Amino acid sequence: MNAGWYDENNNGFVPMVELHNQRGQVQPAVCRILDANLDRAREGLRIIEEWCRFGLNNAQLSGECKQLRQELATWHNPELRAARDTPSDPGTQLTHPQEQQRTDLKSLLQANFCRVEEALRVLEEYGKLYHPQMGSAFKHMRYRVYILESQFLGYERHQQLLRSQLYLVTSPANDLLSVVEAALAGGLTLVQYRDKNTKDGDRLAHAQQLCQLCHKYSALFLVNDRVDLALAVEADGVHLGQQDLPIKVARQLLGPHKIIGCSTTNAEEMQRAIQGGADYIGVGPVYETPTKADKPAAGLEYVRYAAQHSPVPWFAIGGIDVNNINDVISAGAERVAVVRAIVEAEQPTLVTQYFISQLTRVHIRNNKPELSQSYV
Ligand SMILES: Cc1ncc(COP(=O)(O)OP(=O)(O)O)c(N)n1
Ligand SMILES: Cc1ncsc1CCOP(=O)(O)O
Ligand SMILES: [Mg+2]
Repeated sequence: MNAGWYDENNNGFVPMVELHNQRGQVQPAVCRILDANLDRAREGLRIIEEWCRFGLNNAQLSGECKQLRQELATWHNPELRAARDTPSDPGTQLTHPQEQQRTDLKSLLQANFCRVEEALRVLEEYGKLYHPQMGSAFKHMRYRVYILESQFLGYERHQQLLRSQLYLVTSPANDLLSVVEAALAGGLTLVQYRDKNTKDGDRLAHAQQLCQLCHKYSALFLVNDRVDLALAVEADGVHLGQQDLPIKVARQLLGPHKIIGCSTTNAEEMQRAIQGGADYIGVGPVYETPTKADKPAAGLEYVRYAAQHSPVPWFAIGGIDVNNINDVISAGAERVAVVRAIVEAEQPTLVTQYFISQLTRVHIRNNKPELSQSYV
C-alpha cells in the first residue's frame, strides 16, 4: 500500500513523497518554516485558482493552479504539520498595511502571485536541508508559477482587448498626459502612444509616464512602431504598420503574451496580418485625415468588408469623430480608433463617454454585452 494521508482540502488521499532524511534530525525550526511556507504557497494558489475558475472561466489556468496545489500537498507530510506551533509564532501578529487595503482585483492577484513565488523560494532553500529532492522540486514549481503568471497576464490582456470599444491613438501635445487622463476617466481602456518626431530620450520618458497612467486606470498601453520602446516601458504591446517590423519578428521579441496590432487598408493586407498572427487590426483610413495625410481613404466599403470577414477584433480608424461615428457603426464597426477627436477635444472626458455610449449600444444590439464589462 502507498504511504500517504487523508487531506480534506484536497478531497481525499494524498500520496506522500518518500522521505529519506539522510542528514539525521532536522532542526524543528526548519520543519516549521517548511510547514508555514507549504501553507502559504497553497493558500496563495487557491486565491489565484478561484479567480481563474469563477472570474475567467479558464479551465487551463485553474487546472494548473490545482495541479500545483496538489503537488505541494504531497510534500506536506505529518512530520512537517506536527512541527506547527502557532501560539508561539510572532509572525501571526504582523500584518503589512497593504494587506488590509487591496483596492482592486489586479493588485490582489499580483500580491498573491508574489506570495506564492516567495514561499516557493523559501521552500527551495530550506527544503535542501530536509530532503535531497526538495530543492529542485520547488525550483521547478517556482518556474511553473512564473509561466502561470505570464499566461494569466496575457489572458487578461487579451480579454481587455476584446472588451475595448474605443482606442485612443495619441499625437504630440503639451497637455497630453492630462488629455489621456481625462479620456481614461471617461472610460477609455486602450491607448497607443504615437509620436514620430520626438527625440528617443523624450519618447522613452513620455511612454513611461503614459504607461504608468494607463495601468493606474487598468487600461492597456501600446506603442506605435517601436518594439524596443514597448519592451523598455513594459507596455502591453505594439502597433505595426505595413512599413514596420514584420509581426513574426515582433512576436519573437515580445513573446507570446503581448498584444500585436497591425494596420490594414485592404483585403489582402488583412489576410496577411491575420496569417502573421496579429491580435487585432486597424481598418482604414475610413476617411481622409490630416493625421495620416499620405494615405488615401479606404472608405466605408472596407469597413463593410472587415465586418464580414475579419476573424480578429478590428478598429475602424481615420477621420472618425462624433459627427460621423454613427455612419461608421452603420457600416458594421463595433470598435473605433481616433486621434484628433479626443486629443483636440475641449472636453475629452465627455467625447470619450459619447463614443463609448454609441459603441456600447451596438454591442448590446449585436448581443455581445460581455464586451462592455471590465473586471481587472
Ligand atoms: C489602430 C491603428 N491603426 C492603424 C494605424 C496606422 O499605423 P501605420 O500604418 O504604421 O502608420 P503610423 O501610425 O505608424 O503612421 C495605427 N497607428 N493605429
Ligand atoms: C494613424 C492612422 N492610421 C490610419 S488613419 C490614422 C490617423 C487617424 O487620425 P484621426 O483620428 O485624427 O483622423
Ligand atoms: Mg507605423
